[in-house]
Amino acid sequence: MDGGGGVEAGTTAAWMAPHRGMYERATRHPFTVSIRDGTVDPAAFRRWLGQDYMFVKEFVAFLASVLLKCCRQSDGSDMEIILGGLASLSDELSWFKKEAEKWSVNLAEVSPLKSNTEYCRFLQSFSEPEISYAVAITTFWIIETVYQDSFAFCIEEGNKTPPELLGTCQRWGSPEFKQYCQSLQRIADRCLADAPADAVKSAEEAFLRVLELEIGFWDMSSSQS
Ligand SMILES: Cc1ncc(CN)c(N)n1
Repeated sequence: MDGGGGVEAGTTAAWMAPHRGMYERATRHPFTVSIRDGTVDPAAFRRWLGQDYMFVKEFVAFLASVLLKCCRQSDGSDMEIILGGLASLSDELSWFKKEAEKWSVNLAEVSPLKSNTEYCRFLQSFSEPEISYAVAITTFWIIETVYQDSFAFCIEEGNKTPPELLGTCQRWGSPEFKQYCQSLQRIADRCLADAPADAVKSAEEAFLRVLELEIGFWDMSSSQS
């Protein structure tokens, strides 16, 4: 998965071989590929924008739960990275509001569609103290990585991404965001290396569930399913 070689092979990289198909369905989805091709339906982009704004609001609470587990269950050296991620969501919410204005999306009128509600419910389940930090940080890593990989593809060589969408793609497709995802991956791999087998199994299940939910989220954006 890591073309730049920034992360040593660990548990998360080992999952890529058996789950490559699902990973590609999530990161090369027709919706994001249509952004790269310049054929994206503006109505679908507007739908994604409104739905993702709602998702990110729920993601703040999810990240707060990851941070809490980090404080309780790790030695504290990961705290700054997670705290940085949480702080940057404030910026992200402002970005969504500005972008919504640009695309004439009235965020006050958006209500969550089925796939978004399902994803948000999954995020909410992490407030359970029984879910370990290893599972939560792995989940956090793959959620961010799907966006990083999807949007980086939209700005890679040969793209025909419309200029008005480049800002969106750069938000998650930038080298800085990739480095951030790699930091999360290193933390996840370190936690998984120390975790009991049942926690590693749960983390892999959560990884797959995220891929499924991300595919559902892109499908929903494309076709309002
Ligand atoms: C659905 C979804 N997945 C991931 C991200 C990246 N934080 C997002 N904004 N939205």
